[in-house]
Amino acid sequence: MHADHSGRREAREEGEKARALLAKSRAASAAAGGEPILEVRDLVKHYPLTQGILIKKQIGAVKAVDGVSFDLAAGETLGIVGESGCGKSTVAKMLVHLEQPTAGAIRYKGEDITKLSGRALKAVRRNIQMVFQDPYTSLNPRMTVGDIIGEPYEIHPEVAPKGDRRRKVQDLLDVVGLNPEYINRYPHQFSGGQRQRIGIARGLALNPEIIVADEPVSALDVSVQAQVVNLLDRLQAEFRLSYVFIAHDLSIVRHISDRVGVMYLGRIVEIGSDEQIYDHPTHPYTQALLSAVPVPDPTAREHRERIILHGDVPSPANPPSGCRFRTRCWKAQERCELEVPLLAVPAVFRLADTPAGHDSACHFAEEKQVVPPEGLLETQEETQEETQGETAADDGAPDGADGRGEASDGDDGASDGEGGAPDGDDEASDGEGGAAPSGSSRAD
Ligand SMILES: Nc1ncnc2c1ncn2[C@@H]1O[C@H](COP(=O)(O)OP(=O)(O)OP(=O)(O)O)[C@@H](O)[C@H]1O
Repeated sequence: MHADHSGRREAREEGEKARALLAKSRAASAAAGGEPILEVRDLVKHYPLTQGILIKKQIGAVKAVDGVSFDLAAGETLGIVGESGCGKSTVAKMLVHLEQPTAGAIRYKGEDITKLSGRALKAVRRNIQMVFQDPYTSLNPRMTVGDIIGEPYEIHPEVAPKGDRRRKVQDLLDVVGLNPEYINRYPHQFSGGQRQRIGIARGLALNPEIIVADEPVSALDVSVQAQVVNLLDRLQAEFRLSYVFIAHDLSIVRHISDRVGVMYLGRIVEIGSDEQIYDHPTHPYTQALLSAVPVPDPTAREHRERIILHGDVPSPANPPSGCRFRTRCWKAQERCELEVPLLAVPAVFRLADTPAGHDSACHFAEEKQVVPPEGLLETQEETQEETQGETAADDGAPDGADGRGEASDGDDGASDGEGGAPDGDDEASDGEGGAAPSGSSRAD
């Protein structure tokens, strides 16, 4: 019980420390007045739908992503949230060049990387790396951890000459809070949280500037999620990383993001700072998503309005005309059917100095506070933790503040990673390697 309680406290303290560091590095970055590191403009990905066996005829297209634009500042975290199938992973794959866009631009430091090829593309890809969702299937069970993390160096030998690789990989293990002596172990000898640390170490191998994390904690136990999020926070501060953090869990996104974009059927429908989106949402879809976020406090829960959306998400092969959300929206009127709402500050808020004045693609945008403000939620969580710490029986949750606390002998029975794991070079960063971050400091 007490171990669990102090584990949570340590995790929280670690998170606070990382956030303080981060705030410092962001202040420095803001003072430098930098351009966005990444500018995404009107990004489109349509997958053709074909018919016929011998002669394939295109009969339509799945509009997985249909005009997505956003900026990412250096050192910033942009969260992207939305229901399954709304196009989040497709955006992520285009950012790291695992998918070629149908149209649109992805500008990295001003240069459109969708137009690059050969050496120029290879050089840029080093700087934008991906961390995948499922640590159980994204690591090759037949490769040692050292080979998995060091694999990117095969493609970028200039980053780490052969004689240097073992040390670099050990540095990386250390950086993500794993014992460098585990270098010869296999993925099945690690727990889920530790495997995700391995995935993160691999993502860092190239010393990238941007990490695209696609649901990096969704497959993990709740008790381990906070540790991995804290690790990402700390690494961001330490290496001045910028993150695109994709998730369907709004509470996790709030914890880590500076800004949040909400996606629906291939488009961003609302985007703003975490405060704007969570405390002053103006798009009905965001409000509906927020109304479904669990609220721990029963009193707050009673006062929270639940918005139940009717019907299913329409098919991205045949999205509704005008506003794509209109078929499920309680405010929809004729205009919504005829006119595509632009993602911009709604006219009603343009002249007012209000947090509701952020980009929202709704003809009838209006502010609605759906969940209690963050301050209130945090107080509630703390109170709840205090109470649990005093009264609950020890549930034995592996809740140490660092990765080493969690199944440290690497033999915790997380053996299911063996089954069905692909051949390891599946999607994981596409074999792109990179320099190990030089300064090494442990999570603990
Ligand atoms: N290779 C493909 N061919 C055809 N359709 C695809 C392909 N990849 C994705 N899609 C479709 O594109 C849409 C968006 O998929 P995507 O995986 O990007 O959504 P998502 O928001 O990440 O969902 P999830 O959280 O379930 O992964 C879905 O309708 C999906 O079926």
